[in-house]
Amino acid sequence: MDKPDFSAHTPMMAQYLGLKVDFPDTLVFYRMGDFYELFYADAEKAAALLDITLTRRGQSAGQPVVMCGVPFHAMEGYLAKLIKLGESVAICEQVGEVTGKGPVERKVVRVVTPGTLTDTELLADKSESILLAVHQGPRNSCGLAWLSVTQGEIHLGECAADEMEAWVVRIAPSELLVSADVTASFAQRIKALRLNTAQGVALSTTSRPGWQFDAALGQRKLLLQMQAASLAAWQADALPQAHAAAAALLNYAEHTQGRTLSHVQTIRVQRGDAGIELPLSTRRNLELTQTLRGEDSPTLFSLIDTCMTSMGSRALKRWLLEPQRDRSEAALRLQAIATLRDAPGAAGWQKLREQLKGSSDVERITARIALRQVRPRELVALQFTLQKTELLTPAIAAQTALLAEISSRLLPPVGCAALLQRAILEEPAALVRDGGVIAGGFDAELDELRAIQTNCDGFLLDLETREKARTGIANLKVQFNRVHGFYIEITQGQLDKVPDDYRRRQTLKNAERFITPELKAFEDKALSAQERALAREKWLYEQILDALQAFVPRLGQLAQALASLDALCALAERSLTLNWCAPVFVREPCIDIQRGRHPVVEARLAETANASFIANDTSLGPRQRMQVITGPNMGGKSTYMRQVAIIVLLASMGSYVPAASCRLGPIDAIHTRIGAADDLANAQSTFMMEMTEAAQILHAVTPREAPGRPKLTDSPRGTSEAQPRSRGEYSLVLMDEIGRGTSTFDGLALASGIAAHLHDKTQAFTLFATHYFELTEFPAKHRAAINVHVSAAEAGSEIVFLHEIQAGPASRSYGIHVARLAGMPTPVLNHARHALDALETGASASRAQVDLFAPPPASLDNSPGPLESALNDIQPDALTPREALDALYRLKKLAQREQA
Ligand SMILES: Nc1ncnc2c1ncn2[C@@H]1O[C@H](COP(=O)(O)OP(=O)(O)OP(=O)(O)O)[C@@H](O)[C@H]1O
Repeated sequence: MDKPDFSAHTPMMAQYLGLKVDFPDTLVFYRMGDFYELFYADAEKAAALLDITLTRRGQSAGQPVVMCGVPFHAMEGYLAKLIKLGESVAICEQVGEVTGKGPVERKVVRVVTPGTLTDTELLADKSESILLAVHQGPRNSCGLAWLSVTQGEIHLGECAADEMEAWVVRIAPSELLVSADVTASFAQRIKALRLNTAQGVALSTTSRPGWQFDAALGQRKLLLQMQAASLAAWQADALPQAHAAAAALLNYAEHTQGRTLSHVQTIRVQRGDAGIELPLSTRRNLELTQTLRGEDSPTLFSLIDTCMTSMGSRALKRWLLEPQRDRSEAALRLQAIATLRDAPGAAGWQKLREQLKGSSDVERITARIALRQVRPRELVALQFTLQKTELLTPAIAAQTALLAEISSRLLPPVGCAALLQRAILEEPAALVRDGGVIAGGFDAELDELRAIQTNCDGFLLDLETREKARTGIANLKVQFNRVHGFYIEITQGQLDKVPDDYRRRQTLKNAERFITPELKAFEDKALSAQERALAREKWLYEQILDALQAFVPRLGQLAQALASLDALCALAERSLTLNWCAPVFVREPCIDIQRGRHPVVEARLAETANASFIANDTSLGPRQRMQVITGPNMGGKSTYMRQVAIIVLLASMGSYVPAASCRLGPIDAIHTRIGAADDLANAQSTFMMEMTEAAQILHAVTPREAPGRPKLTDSPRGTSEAQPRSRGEYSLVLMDEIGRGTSTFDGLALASGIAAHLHDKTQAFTLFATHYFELTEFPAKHRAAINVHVSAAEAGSEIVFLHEIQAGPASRSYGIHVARLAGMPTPVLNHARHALDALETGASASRAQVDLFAPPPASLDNSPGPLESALNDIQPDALTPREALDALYRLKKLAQREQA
C-alpha cells in the first residue's frame, strides 16, 4: 500500500509521519537525543494521561508541531503508567549513523502492549500478563488461543459462541485480539466485557485484520512454532476455530516483539469441561485471589502462597484457579507433598526451600533470552540459580512419580552455567550499552582493548613525571575530561616555561591547557580503544545470546520443574504450619469433612483476636444432598458454607485441607450465590444481581438426569469431546440468604422455588443458608434435605455465638440481639421487640392486623440496657485509678449513644 505524501513536512516530521502510519492506534515514542518525543494527537493524549507539559514548537507543513516528551532514562516509569491505562506504545529508536544529510534513520524496534509485556519492571511478579485472541467461527462456534509472552506455552480452546464471555473472564487476559470482521452483535459483546477487578475495568481490546484469523494459516504457524509435522502429539490437530485464533495471536505477538517466539514450544488444549467449573462469582465469593473489596490479601491465595520464587507463586495460582475433574494430577501432588513433609534432611521441604530461596525467575529470563531482550544482570542471576539447582537435583530424585519427573527436568542444561560464568562479569553494568559486561579472559581482542585503557593511568603518570623534568614546572598536571580529552595544565605563572611543541587547547582563568604530539597520539589510541571495546562488547553479547538459544528448551523445562517443586514445598509447609490433613479421594459421591475450618477466617482470628476457630463437620451424599442452614446473623453460616467449598477446592488442586479428615467424591463444579454487593457500575440493583446469579447457577448446574454437561462446541469438526459426567460426579452449590432483596413473601416464595429446583432437578450438593424460618419445613417434604443450624446461646439479654453447626432448625433468629451488639439505640430496640411480639402473636392468631408502628408499652423491656449492664459490671474496689478513668469514659460514650 502506498504511503501518503508527507513532502510538505520537514524531513524529520516526514520521517515520523511515515513511521506513524503503521501504528495508527499506538502511541509512538520517537527517539530524539536524550528524549522520546510524541507528536500531534499522540502528544495530546499522552500529555493528558501522563500529566506532562504539552508544547508547540516550530512549524511543519505550515502548522505548529504539537509535542511532548519524556527523558529516555525515565522511559520505563512512563511506559508502565501508559500500559496500566490500557495503552500500547511503539518504541522508535535511531538505528542509522549520523550523516549530516537528513534525519538519522529510525525504526520501531519494539511495541509494548498490555498483553505482550516482557519487561521485568512492567510485569507483576505473581501473575501472568495474558494475550488472548478470540475468533468468531461459523454456526455458533468460537475459537480461542492465548499465551503469556514470558511463558513457553500456547493455549487453545473451542467453545459455543454464547460461552465466549465465560471463557474470556476465566482466562482473564490483559489484552484481547478480535477480528475487524466480526458481526456487530459479537463486537458489542466483546465491548461489554469487563475485567475481574473491584471496579470492573473494561478490557483492553485490539482489532486485527480479518484475514489474520485464518485456520489454515494458524495450523501452519503452529506447526512451524512446534517444529513438528503434526499437531496430534498435543491433541491439537482438529481445532480449526482455535487455529484461526492462533494465527492472529502469533502474528500479533511476533509483530510486537519484532521476532518469532522461539521459546514457545508446547501447546496445551483446554477442554471446557475438563476443569471443575469455577465461575467468576465463585472465585469472587470465596475470595480466592482477591478480597470482595478488590485487595490481594487476606485471600486464600495469599494464605497458601509461601513460595520462595515468583515462578512458584504463579504455578500455585494456576493450580488453585484451574482444578481438574480428573483427580490423577491432584493425587500425584498429594503424594509428593506427603513425601516432602516426612522426608528427612536434604530431601525435606525445609532444606529444599532454603535452596530455592533467592532463585531467579528462570521462566521469564528464558523468554527474554529467546526474545533477545535479556539484561546482563539477569544472566548472572540465571547462572547463580543454575549452580544452585545442580545441588537440588540429587536430593529429590525418584521419591514419588511426580518428584521423579520434576527431578529429571531439574537438570540444568550442560554448559550453560559455565558459559555464563566465563562470559559475563560477576557484577556487570545494567545495560550492554554502557560496557562493563563481558568478563575478562573471555575474548582476547576485548582484553587487549581494555588493557590500553587500563594502562592509561600508568602512561599518564609517566608522561607527567617526564614533562615536569623536561620543563621544570613542578605543578604541571596531565589530565582528562570528557569534553576536551587529554591535556597538560600549566598555571599562569609558569607559562613562560612552556616548550615549543606544546599546542594550546583551552584557556582558563588561572591556567592554560596544552596538548603535545605524543599526548595526542596516545589520546587517539585510548579513545578509539574505548569505542572499539564498547562495540566489541555489544557484538560479543549478541554472540552469547546466539549461543544461549540452544539452551532455551531445557531452560523452559527447568523453570517449570523449579516452579512445581516450589509450589509443592509451599503446600507441604502450609499443611504442617496450619495443621492440615491429606484429603482422600473416593469414587462414591460424597463430601465428608470432619472438623473442617475456614483457613482465612481462622488465620485472621488468630492474628487479630487471638481467638480460636470452631471446627465443624459436614456430611453430604446422594441421600443427604442438601443442608438448610438457619441461625442468627453473625452466627457463622457464610463462613461454614465457604469453608466447605474451600476445602473441596483445596483438595481438588492437590493440597492438604484445613480439617481433621476429608473424604471427597468427584465434583464437577462449585457454584456460589453469597451476599450481593451492588453492581452499581452495571446499574443492577442488589435484588437483580441476586436473581441473575441464582438464575445462572440453576442454568449452569447439570441436571442429574441429563447425560452430561453440554458440549463445548457445536462445530461438526470440533474434537473437544465433552467429558460425560460420571455417575458419581456432583456439583457443589452454596446459596446464601437468597430472596432477601425483596419483600418477605416474594423472597420466601422464590427461595423455596429455588431450593426445590436444586433438590429435585439438579440434585447438586447444596448448602442453603436462609433467614426464612418457613424453609425449615422444607426437609420434612424433601427426602434428601436436612435442617442444620449455627448455635448461639442467650446469656440474659446478651447473645453468645457458639459457631457450632448442629442438627435441626434454629429455634429463633436473634436479629434484635445482633442489632444491639451493633450499638443500635435502646429506644429502637424496644420498639423492635414490641413489633416482633406483635408479629409473632399476630402470626399465630391467623395473621390479624399488626400495627408495626404503634409505640411499645413503657414497661416492655425490663432487661438492662448496655449502659446499665456496663455499670453493673463495674466493681469499684477492684479498679485501679487508671481503669476507673477508662470505665468512666466508656460509660459516657454509651450514654451518648443511647441519647442519640
Ligand atoms: N466457626 C467459627 N469459629 C469462630 N468464629 C467464627 C466461626 N464462624 C464465624 N465466625 C466469626 O463470626 C463472624 C460472622 O460469621 P458469618 O459472616 O459467617 O455469619 P453469618 O451467619 O453468615 O452472618 P449473616 O447472616 O449476618 O451474613 C465471622 O467473621 C467470624 O469472625
